[in-house]
Amino acid sequence: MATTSAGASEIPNARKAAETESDAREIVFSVRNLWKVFGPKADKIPGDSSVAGLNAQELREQTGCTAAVRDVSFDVHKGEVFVVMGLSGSGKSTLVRCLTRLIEPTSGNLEMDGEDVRAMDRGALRELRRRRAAMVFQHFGLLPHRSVVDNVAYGLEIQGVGKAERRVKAGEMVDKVGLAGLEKRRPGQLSGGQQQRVGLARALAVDPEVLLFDEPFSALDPLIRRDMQEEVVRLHREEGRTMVFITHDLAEALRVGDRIALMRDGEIVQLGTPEEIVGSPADDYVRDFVRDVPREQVLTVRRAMRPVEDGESDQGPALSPDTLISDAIEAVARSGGAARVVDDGRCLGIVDHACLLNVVARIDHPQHGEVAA
Ligand SMILES: Nc1ncnc2c1ncn2[C@@H]1O[C@H](COP(=O)(O)OP(=O)(O)OP(=O)(O)O)[C@@H](O)[C@H]1O
Repeated sequence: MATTSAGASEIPNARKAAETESDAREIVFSVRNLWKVFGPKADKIPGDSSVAGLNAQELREQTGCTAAVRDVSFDVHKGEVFVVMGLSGSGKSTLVRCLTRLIEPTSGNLEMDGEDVRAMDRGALRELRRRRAAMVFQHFGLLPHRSVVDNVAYGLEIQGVGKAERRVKAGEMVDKVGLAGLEKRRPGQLSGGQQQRVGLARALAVDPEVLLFDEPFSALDPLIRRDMQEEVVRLHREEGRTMVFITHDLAEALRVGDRIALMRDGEIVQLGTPEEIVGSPADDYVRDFVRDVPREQVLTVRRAMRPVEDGESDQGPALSPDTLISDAIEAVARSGGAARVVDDGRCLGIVDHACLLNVVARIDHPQHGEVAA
């Protein structure tokens, strides 16, 4: 059974990125039918219909191979936080490492900004990893004998940026991640969270188009972890930088993700916004995964509202369609009556005590929720 670490009351205001909105955005990474197979004659597996459909265990028994990534297709849109989530061994790290060919894909198409990543030569790949899609690892990879500011400047040094310029830039990044005053310390004199901030500042200093995070905060204690998640969300809001973020922690995925790809045995079992994953799980596996999530903190009134009846469209408090159920509960409780869901001056639906309770109690009435907007 899937276990998750989504704790009650752990999830603050959910993201409001609507799928339709992100679909219209520019595509940074485009991944189609990507496979990564480990084992003997790995390249034969994707095209062999007699084995490609086997489950993980059968494939291992019959061929000695592991399909860490199995026929995966998705786009990462410019400016989104794209989370890759799944239990240990589901293929998250392999998938994200394939994006910059730190692991060579076995087959499939892979483009960044329309460029074929699989066709890139060594020089282009180096450029890709250094400047275009920088990775922030769980183990920060800091240089122990260098100061904080010199660690942050390191990526710029590799790029051949002059000393004066890199000091200025590194200083700015140290401030940005909240480490001002600690510039001269060495990594050993910092807490785990502070070290992770140095790693983050180092990745930001090279100003990459995309930041790739591989379980960056899993070694941190919960409070510092929470701080770092907020830091990522803040940086993202301020800069709109595209981020791909691996985690096995559902609460973390819901907190930082605009969209989440949920992986199982190398496949993406569902790709959607936090609200879609929690509100419309694709199968029993996903349903089980999200079972303990406090729905009122992720779902919005879009899902709870019912059609407007005569005389209701101009009464009661007005809520935007992105209002979280938890906030709507407060509004309805305070007003004592139903609230209107209003977008652009138009009343889309009504939320009353009954529809809000239905969401919390996981009762799906077809007449409630998903009123055509
Ligand atoms: N070099 C390798 N050789 C053989 N099998 C591998 C190799 N690397 C990964 N695997 C297998 O591929 C599958 C996916 O591994 P991967 O590390 O991508 O999962 P993950 O979801 O990132 O796991 P975790 O959360 O534990 O890091 C696992 O079954 C793993 O054992």
